Amino acid sequence: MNTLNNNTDFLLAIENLTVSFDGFKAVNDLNLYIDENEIHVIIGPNGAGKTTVLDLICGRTKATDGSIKFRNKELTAMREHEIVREGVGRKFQNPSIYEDLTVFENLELSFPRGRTVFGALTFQRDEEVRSRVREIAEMVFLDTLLDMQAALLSHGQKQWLEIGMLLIQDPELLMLDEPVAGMSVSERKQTAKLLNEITKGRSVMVVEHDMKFVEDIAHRVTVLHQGKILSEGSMAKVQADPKVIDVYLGH
Ligand SMILES: Nc1ncnc2c1ncn2[C@@H]1O[C@H](COP(=O)(O)OP(=O)(O)OP(=O)(O)O)[C@@H](O)[C@H]1O
Repeated sequence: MNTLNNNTDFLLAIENLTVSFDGFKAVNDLNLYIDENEIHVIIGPNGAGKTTVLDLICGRTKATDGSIKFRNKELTAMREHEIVREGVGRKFQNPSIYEDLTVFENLELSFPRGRTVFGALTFQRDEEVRSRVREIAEMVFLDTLLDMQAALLSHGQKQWLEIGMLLIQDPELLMLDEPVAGMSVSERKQTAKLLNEITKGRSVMVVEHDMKFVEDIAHRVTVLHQGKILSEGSMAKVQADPKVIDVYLGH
């Protein structure tokens, strides 16, 4: 097979990726590359295929054709939990936290050691876990709320908690679907700060509609339209691209 780039240079290399739903190609022969330590944002009008790309990477949707290589390992043949184990974390649009547990307990449950059956049985709340929980809680601005029941957090704080629950598993690639939807302006700013902080040592892929936020975080932007790349590059470059302006103005 022809490769367009040398795959090994990238954390994630998507090539010729297609998914067809009853003949409709939601993602159509896509090539997309994610660098180490990169914040890569995917934008595009409704129905462009953004969420479907994340679904394909995390194994929730199976590709009709093409390849997704993560550290040169093919993900399209793997099951969802195997992909998580490879180091790919995914946050969906709605936070899936345990509302009746505290912030501390939510983070503690997500600590990798607690995930296997044997780990869960012998699990001790030792100092290693506690200090990791505190470290992550501080990163996601929840260090003073460790004992609060998650149900009582604001919408933005719930989003941060879920990001924290992913971070504690230390994924090399973190995928976030509309992380600032429904957030206040100050929460949005804090989330931008958080994402800039967590890319030290990992890559982040974000699907987002909020252009101000995209401007604040993106190292590189890919604009999708009808399952294909319309434009790619810095935010300034894609914003000035007449093709992008056309699509957003609905011509
Ligand atoms: N499982 C599925 N079965 C059939 N069609 C699907 C499926 N998943 C997505 N689609 C279709 O694929 C297209 C792309 O959807 P997707 O959710 O990826 O778009 P999006 O760019 O994330 O849009 P939005 O910004 O509205 O979330 C849409 O037309 C959608 O209806």
